[in-house]
Amino acid sequence: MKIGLVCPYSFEAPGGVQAHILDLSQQLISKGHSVSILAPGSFEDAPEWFVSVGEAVPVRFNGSVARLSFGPHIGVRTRAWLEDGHFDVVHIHEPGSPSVGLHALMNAEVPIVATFHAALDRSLLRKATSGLVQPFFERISARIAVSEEARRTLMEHHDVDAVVIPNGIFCRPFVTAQASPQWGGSAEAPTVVFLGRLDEPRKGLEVLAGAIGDVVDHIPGVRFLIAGRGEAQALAAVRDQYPQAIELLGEISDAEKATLLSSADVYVAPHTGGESFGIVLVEAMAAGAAVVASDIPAFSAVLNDGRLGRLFRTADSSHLAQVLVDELRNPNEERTRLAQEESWRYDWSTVAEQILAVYQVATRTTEPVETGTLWERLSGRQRGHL
Ligand SMILES: Nc1nc2c(ncn2[C@@H]2O[C@H](COP(=O)(O)OP(=O)(O)O[C@H]3O[C@H](CO)[C@@H](O)[C@H](O)[C@@H]3O)[C@@H](O)[C@H]2O)c(=O)[nH]1
Repeated sequence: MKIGLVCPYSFEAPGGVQAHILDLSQQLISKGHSVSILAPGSFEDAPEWFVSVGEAVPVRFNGSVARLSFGPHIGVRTRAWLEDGHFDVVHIHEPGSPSVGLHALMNAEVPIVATFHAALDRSLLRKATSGLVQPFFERISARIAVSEEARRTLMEHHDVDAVVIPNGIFCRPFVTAQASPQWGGSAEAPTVVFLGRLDEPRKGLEVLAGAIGDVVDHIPGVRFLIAGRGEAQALAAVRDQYPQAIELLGEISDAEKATLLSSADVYVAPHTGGESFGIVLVEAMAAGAAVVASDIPAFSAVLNDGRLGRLFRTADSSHLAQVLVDELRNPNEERTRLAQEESWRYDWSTVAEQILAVYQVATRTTEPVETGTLWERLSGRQRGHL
């Protein structure tokens, strides 16, 4: 099958959606399909099937900064990519974002599959989705949501349903990674890992900062290994107080990530909301780390309501400290083993097959959409003006 994947977010600032698309492309190619990715930005070691649509501009959105591309020149390049690609199916991620995906949605003349990643509240979504975007959703042949949270968002705000297919990971590198002495812990000096963008409030570093003192009081040798991009401003005060307990690792490579997670006694996810799935939790599960996470809906779902990891009350630092101390003192090895076993459900070998099944349905059942008519009917303008 010839598959065009469209990513709205720039690859200059990697994130969950970009990683999902890149991994999916690799898995599809390994199964003999032909794939091209169209996205803003560029990155070192980009594969030859990656096509940059041009520069992106940063836009503050959902507690994060999304780097998007939109405008007439992006429309021209998107149409050229669609024409050159001769795709059987075009798979657009977050088609409602004012970026390259919207251009693809308006212009593709082949069946369109869309994946919805976002878990948003009503007001944010209202801001994000102009009246212009909604009618183009009619052009989508099949919809995928990455979690029940993403599906709920789609149903509540766009009144359409989707099949849930989760984010994928390649489990093997995590399962087989060896713990390193540098990051490994012991009963007296266990290690707790945080991984994520440090300066993004919804990743919850501040909640973790509020728990560290209590945990150190109970387990003086504990080490918090903090990995990720950005300034760890939220940790400044607590680092002054407990310098021996906190190590900042900065951005780490994928191989280091697998080693770090497999070395950790606990992976902590103190996120405060806005997460649609929680891919990092699955990575930690696969690596064999015990997971302690806030009880936001997406994380409760991945952890099967606490059967695969421990949950604490979202944004409650003292409850987090309590749960962390309990987990570090009484590790539940059976639960961690079960979580590692369950992580295979999210392996790309399974997830990509589910996505391919959707492509097959979309390509068999879709009536070709007459191009341009919807746009022209709605706006009275000719295609090509966006
Ligand atoms: N190597 C490395 N990887 C990192 C680093 N920081 C984050 N990552 C990886 O980046 C990916 C994205 O993780 P997040 O930063 O937590 O997610 P996000 O971009 O906010 O992603 C959103 O979309 C995902 C896909 O639908 C969702 O799973 C996630 O919950 C969230 O809604 C994960 O694979 C994570 O391990 C780092 O310093 N180094």
